[in-house]
Amino acid sequence: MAEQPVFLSNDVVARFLSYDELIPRLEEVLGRFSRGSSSDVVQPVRSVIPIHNHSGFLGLMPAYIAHEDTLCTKMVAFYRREENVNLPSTQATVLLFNPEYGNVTAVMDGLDITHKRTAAVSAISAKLLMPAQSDVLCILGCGHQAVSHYEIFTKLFSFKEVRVCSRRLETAERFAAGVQGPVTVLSSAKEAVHGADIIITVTNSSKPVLFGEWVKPGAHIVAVGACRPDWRELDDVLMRDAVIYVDSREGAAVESGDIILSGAEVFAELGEVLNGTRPALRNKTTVFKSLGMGIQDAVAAKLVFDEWKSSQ
Ligand SMILES: NC(=O)C1=CN([C@@H]2O[C@H](COP(=O)(O)OP(=O)(O)OC[C@H]3O[C@@H](n4cnc5c(N)ncnc54)[C@H](O)[C@@H]3O)[C@@H](O)[C@H]2O)C=CC1
Ligand SMILES: O=C(O)C1=NCCCC1
Repeated sequence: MAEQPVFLSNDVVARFLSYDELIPRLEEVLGRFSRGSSSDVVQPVRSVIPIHNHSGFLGLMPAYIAHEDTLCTKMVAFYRREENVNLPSTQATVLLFNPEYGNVTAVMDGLDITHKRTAAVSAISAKLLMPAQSDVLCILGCGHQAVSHYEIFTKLFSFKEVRVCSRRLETAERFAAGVQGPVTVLSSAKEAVHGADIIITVTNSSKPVLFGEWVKPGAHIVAVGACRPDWRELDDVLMRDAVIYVDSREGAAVESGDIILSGAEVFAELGEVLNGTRPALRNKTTVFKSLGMGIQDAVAAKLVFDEWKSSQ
């Protein structure tokens, strides 16, 4: 009879999930995904059901990675919260299976995985696409993803200035007080992005928060929010003028309002750049439109489980 699944709380997951180990695994799996062999990496586009009564949605994100025999699914609920509502915007659970028998080996809280793997993929895009001389980082939105993005971007790169701006000034000030390191808080998004070399949008907005006319030519934009087909973070001018990279073309065509509604063409997947089959056009204005993928959760969950198991 199969063993009972282990439950790993968010604290335990966080203890065993390090960016140093996560980043190379994400690079590898993104490259494999973009080689397009469905016998190696299987990942359908996320199934999403809206939770109309509560301004949220539930996403189901299964994935199978054959070469490392990882079978996993994440279930993630996201809610568009007002900042003064003291409820979490994201809840996530990851199930890791024994692929041979189909039983669940681990049930993990998926919050830390979601925060870290998203920020890590954004950092991979920056490594590939940000201008060679990048002095100013700007983060628009000061929620949970902003924290993990701040953490990894300031760990991997050295900026002369990090600016933040959120819908409410108090949120940005709270963010600045909570992170380890210097931050300039601005009350206007236009001022915050002025002259920035990298701009990360991590908002829950359904309307553009970043406009092409504000953006310094050659900047790299990492667009993490707007993960529904009718949500936007970036305006048409930016989407038209920039070179667009995505995590998954298939996912972007179904889920990204910025791509679908602007009619912008996708130039490449991040995995194609990692594989060397499409170029990294660092000298142009580039957008990495991130939506999140089940394979990213799967490699993170496998890493956590293996580390946890060897600690027992
Ligand atoms: N691409 C991916 O893999 C993932 C994307 N997401 C998306 O990332 C976004 C952020 O997620 P969380 O940080 O967890 O959400 P959150 O609810 O913790 O934070 C959202 C932040 O956006 C700010 N905001 C809203 N409108 C704004 C505006 N017009 N200008 C500036 N700031 C504004 C809010 O004030 C808040 O600080 C969400 O859209 C979420 O769906 C989340 C997980 C993974
Ligand atoms: O990939 C994820 O995880 C998510 N993406 C979009 C918003 C909810 C979580």
